Formats: sequence, structure tokens, C-alpha cells
Amino acid sequence: MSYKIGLVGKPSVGKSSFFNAATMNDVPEGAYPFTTIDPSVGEAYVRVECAAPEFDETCTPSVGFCDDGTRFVPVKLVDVAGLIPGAHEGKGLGNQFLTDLNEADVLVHVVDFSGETDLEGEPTEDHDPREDIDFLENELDMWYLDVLEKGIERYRSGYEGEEKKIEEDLAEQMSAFKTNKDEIKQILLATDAGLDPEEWDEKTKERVAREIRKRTKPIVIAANKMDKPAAQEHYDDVTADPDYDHLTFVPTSAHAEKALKQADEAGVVDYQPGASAFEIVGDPSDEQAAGLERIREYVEAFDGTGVQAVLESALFDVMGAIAIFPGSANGRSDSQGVFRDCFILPEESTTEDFAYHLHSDIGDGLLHGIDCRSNRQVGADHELGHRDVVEIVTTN
Ligand SMILES: Nc1nc2c(ncn2[C@@H]2O[C@H](COP(=O)(O)OP(=O)(O)OP(=O)(O)O)[C@@H](O)[C@H]2O)c(=O)[nH]1
Repeated sequence: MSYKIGLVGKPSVGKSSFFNAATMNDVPEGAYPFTTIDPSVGEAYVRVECAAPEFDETCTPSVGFCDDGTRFVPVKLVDVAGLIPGAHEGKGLGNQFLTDLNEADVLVHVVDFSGETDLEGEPTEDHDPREDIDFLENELDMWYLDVLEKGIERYRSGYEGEEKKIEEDLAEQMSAFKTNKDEIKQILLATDAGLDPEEWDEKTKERVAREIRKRTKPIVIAANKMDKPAAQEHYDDVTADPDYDHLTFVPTSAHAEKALKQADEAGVVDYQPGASAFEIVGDPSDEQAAGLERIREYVEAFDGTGVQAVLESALFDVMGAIAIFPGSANGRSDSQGVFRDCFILPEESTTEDFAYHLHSDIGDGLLHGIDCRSNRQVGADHELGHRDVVEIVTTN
């Protein structure tokens, strides 16, 4: 499987700038609401420290690239359009919006922390970013509630006399959310809802829907436009508010990331995406030089523009995903190259999961794995760690 990160946000918060900066694709953008019409899928990258140098090798990546020991591993970034009030009821761009959302493993919610865009994406002053965060969460929760109600209907329409289990009907109804009956049962018990939906009142249903949504559609907030003076105060307020403890916040300046990538492409600076420093190598105009100076101050203060950091936070911190390098215990090269691959696997993946990820035949024929750093054998159910280098030994 390949991970999909969904990018959401109301108009004019900098979603197109973020998408472009992260993918360098050409998506229309502008300071006008609703210039983003179609959902787009682009290739973004997450950084992983390359394992090759530890083995005195130089890697030859089959996908993505490696820059000075930092591997850039591709992930899909889906620009989800149509975040408008009432989206869950299928208004406007709503249905496509929900379909795109369904496919996203994790969401990056781009929020304008400068407070200069209102809920509709129009210019304003001192808008509280919490309104945007609440709006998206409520929108998602209402959608989950609709699906929950359908699951309850399914439970009710089961045959008389047949043993009914609400967690099974809900899991069936919610299969698109990548959940299962065990997880649902756990949530029903943890939220004190119990296992009899006939006893659930509206509040209970809302609580259950919200909890399932939180577990299956985690959100990371890209606190964007942090380069603007008013943003820091909003950031401090929101991150200190205990009502938002369940969310992860990463300060970003999509604007700065895009400017640096463009300057890099034009040969004016040498910039590695995500880095907290860059070097001026070309001959910028006075205006460009002043702009780059402001960006330098920003990236030094915030340890980078945050665009790479928020994608990596979504995948590695929030999803708990791990990067695995397929290795070979007696030399890391094969006929096609050295350390060609770096796979992103779900949290708690085992040697066996990795073998099946490579190919079903490899999974079927798995004997054991070898941890290439220690040269030790690891069993099929051994849990792998981030940046492990693993050889799979099979019967064939
Ligand atoms: N200062 C600052 N401005 C930004 C940043 N990101 C985007 N902007 C500006 O905000 C405005 C809106 O940015 P877009 O990327 O077009 O916003 P969008 O959310 O995609 O909006 P739509 O295309 O209308 O959906 C543009 O003028 C950008 O230059 C940022 O990090 N800092």
C-alpha cells in the first residue's frame, strides 16, 4: 500500500501554495476564494535518513531521490477540494470531497494562523483559527454520524432470532474508514456507549461517531502563514488550549517553502527541502535578497519552513508508520542497484508483513528475516523498527 495524505483547508489559507510547494506541481492558485476546483493528486516526499552510508554504500533509489544522506521517499498528497459548510450533506462539491477524504489515511488541515481570512475565505482581521479547526472536525463528525446511523439501521434490519453484534454491523458499514469490529468494540466500551444501540441517545451517538473519526481520520494542523506577525499569538493561544490537545500542530510557511524551491530551481539558492538553512549561490536582485533574508530569519527561528515537517509528522508521529530498507546480509547490492528501495509500512509491522508487502510469494515462502545491522536472524512475528534494514529469507 502507499500512504495517502489528504490536504484540506478552506479557501485562501494557502492550500494551493502548500500543495505546490510540497509537490512542485502546477496547480492554479491565487488570493481568491475557490480557485481550487478539482481535487488533485501529487507526489510529495517524506525524508528518511538513508541507511546506505552506514554500510559504506552509495544508494541508487528506484523512486524518489537521495540528497546528501537524506532519502526523499514518495507519498501521495491529495488536494481535497470543496471544504464548504454543509459538505457532509452533499452540497456543492461535497460528494467528491467525501470520496477523496475516504481515501486519505491522515489529514493535513491547512489553517491560516494570521487570522486574515474568515470562515468563508474572505479577508478579515483577527479571525480565531479555532473556528476553522472546529468547523472541519464538526463536518467530519457529522459525516461519520450519518454512517453510524446507517450501521445502526443495518443492525436493526438483521434477522429476528439471529445473534446481532453492533460492532460487526458498524465495521461493515464503516469498512471504507479502514477500521474493524475489534476496534469499534473497543471504542464503544471506552466511550461508555455499551453494545446495545437501542440505548444510545443522540449525545452518545455523537460521542461514538467522533471517537471513531478521531481514530480513523487523524488530523495534523499545518499552522500556516506563521511568517506573518499576528500568527504567533494565535499559535500560542490555540496550542495552550486543552480542548485542542488531541491535535498535532506544526508551524508552516507554505509561502517560504515555495519561494525557496523556486529560487533553488532558478539557481539562486542551494536549498534542500525541509532544511533549516540554505545558501545563496546565484546573484539575486536587491529585492530578492531582502526577501531571502526574511525567509532566512524564518527558517532559522522555526527550524525550516514546516512543509516537509508537517507531512513527516502526519506519517511518522501521528500514523506511527515506519520506513524499511530491504537489505542483503552479504553485500547490499544486487544486479539493479544499491539500497534501491525504502518502503513505508504501517505501525507495528512485522517481518511477515514486510515479506507480504514485497510480494505474496515472498510472504508465502518466508522462512525468517535477517537484521542486516546486527546480522541476526529475526522471526516472522518480529516487530520491525523505523529505518531497519532487513533481508527476507524464503524457501524458494
Ligand atoms: N504570508 C504568507 N502568505 C501565504 C502563505 N501561504 C499562502 N499565502 C498567500 O495566501 C494567499 C492564498 O494562497 P493560496 O495558496 O492560493 O490559497 P488556497 O487556500 O489554495 O486558496 P484557493 O486557491 O482559493 O482555494 C496567496 O496570496 C498566497 O501567496 C504563507 O505561508 N505565508
